[in-house]
Amino acid sequence: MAVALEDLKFTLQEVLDTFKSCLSEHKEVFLEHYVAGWRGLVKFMNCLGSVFSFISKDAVNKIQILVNHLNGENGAHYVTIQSMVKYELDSQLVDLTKRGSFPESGCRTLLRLHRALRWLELFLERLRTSTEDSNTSVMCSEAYNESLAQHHAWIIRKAAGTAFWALPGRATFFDVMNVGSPEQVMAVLGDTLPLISEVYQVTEDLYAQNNILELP
Ligand SMILES: CCCCCCCCCCCCC/C=C/[C@@H](O)[C@H](COP(=O)(O)O)NC(=O)CCCCCCCCCCCCCCC
Repeated sequence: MAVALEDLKFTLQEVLDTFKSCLSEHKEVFLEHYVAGWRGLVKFMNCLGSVFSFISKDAVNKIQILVNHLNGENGAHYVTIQSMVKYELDSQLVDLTKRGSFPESGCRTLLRLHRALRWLELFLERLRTSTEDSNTSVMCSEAYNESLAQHHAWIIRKAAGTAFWALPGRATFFDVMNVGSPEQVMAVLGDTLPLISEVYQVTEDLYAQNNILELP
């Protein structure tokens, strides 16, 4: 069966739209859309080349854990991140201080993606304000060092740092985003960033209130 090219093609607009539908009017985050947003980002990363596959494998693995919760018998508790956190904490389904019985809790799994979302926010902000001769590898590693790196062991930081040097330049990056001219990319980034930041902040506040920002 022929696979339609459109299905494989990433577009930044699509990611924008999923992050837009993430937040309910009461500022709850729908897990289904959050996960869909991540799927789109992984699709983008896969277009950049196989050096990134160790990163996308980990992201896919975490996305799958969350999807399994969503589709599982307790799926109703996983509709929003808020209901997930309440359910898992109330039912003591989360390892709070050291890894043990619940290596696949929704709370710890989502926390890893949440931290990566901060990297994305910082990276996209750099891209948005970049100029033609800006270096994507530098922007990417600066964003990484300010965020995710603080949660990663030395060996992961080393591997990530090496992968960043294989990033394509700004022009190719914009092409892969598939939204049109550089000016249009900048405009879409300008629209996307506040949405990603809001989803990030709502999640960050929820995790802070529940004291689960350092889950093992
Ligand atoms: C575009 C270039 C992509 C650069 C991606 C930057 C993030 C670098 C992350 C390196 C992670 C290495 C893989 C291993 C990670 C895990 O050790 C670690 C901890 O998990 P554990 O507690 O279960 O052990 N996992 C994590 O921190 C989660 C990492 C998830 C990374 C997802 C990155 C997706 C990036 C999507 C790029 C999209 C760019 C979009 C531009 C429009």
